[in-house]
Amino acid sequence: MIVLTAEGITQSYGGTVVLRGIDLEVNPGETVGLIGPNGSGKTTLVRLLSGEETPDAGSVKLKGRELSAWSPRERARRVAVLPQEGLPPVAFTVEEVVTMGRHPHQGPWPWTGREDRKVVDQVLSQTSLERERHQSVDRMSGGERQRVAIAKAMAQQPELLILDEPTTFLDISHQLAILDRIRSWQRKEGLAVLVVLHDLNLAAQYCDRLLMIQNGALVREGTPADVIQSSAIREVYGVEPVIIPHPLTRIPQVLLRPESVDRRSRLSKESVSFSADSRYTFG
Ligand SMILES: Nc1ncnc2c1ncn2[C@@H]1O[C@H](COP(=O)(O)OP(=O)(O)OP(=O)(O)O)[C@@H](O)[C@H]1O
Repeated sequence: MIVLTAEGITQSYGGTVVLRGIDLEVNPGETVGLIGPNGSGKTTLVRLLSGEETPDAGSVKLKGRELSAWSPRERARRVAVLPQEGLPPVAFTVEEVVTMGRHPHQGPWPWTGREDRKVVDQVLSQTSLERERHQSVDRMSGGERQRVAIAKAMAQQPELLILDEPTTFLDISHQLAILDRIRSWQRKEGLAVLVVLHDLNLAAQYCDRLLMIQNGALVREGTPADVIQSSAIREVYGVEPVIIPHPLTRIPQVLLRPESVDRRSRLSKESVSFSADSRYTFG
């Protein structure tokens, strides 16, 4: 059964249309990547798909049933969300934070039972966090906190995992570690994954399907080979890329060169102003 279905999702803020008629599906065992420039509507879409906000028009269904018909608790048993801002540096231990992932499965009183403890122990072992279990999360680096956030989501045992730019502040080894961890979890449990990624090369390597958004509309959809094409990158991002197959995996990869931004095509649309030294700021 399809885990997540969205039809005709439309959203406006203050009279400005931010998303226009987005249709999508995410199936069990599938990783769908959402890509698109800054301000194209990815985070807004994630907020609507996770039930944090209700769209002005269109429907979002979780396992065939309107998202709004699920209680927050029922929904949390099936959907885990890692927001863009990640896990805050809270003064709880790793074990406490991972145990919080069990809340949707606990009774009206959130007692931690034997099953919860078993799941938390398993997750700490799978994520190599056993040694840090008593460490306070506020003393951890951004990369380590992201690992704890994934562990908390794993303890939640969802059927759908939604991630908004999970790799943005991570070095390349932590980027791969997080995405590898999700992939192995997914293969084991048949998890459906929807992930926003800015890095097109990681998106191509890790996603089965890509949805490319521009100005709130879905403009390309398909396998990485279908979507990661020079014409699409040029049109949507306004840069002139070189696309080559990865020498080992044959998956398309994007190479960039300096001064290849077509400032008229993309940046003017997004009110980006250039300063004298050519760095740009979004306004
Ligand atoms: N609550 C809100 N009120 C008003 N405007 C909003 C709100 N949320 C988003 N927007 C606007 O909607 C547009 C899309 O924003 P969104 O954050 O969804 O883009 P994005 O593709 O996730 O961007 P980025 O890649 O920079 O994170 C932007 O113009 C943003 O300013």
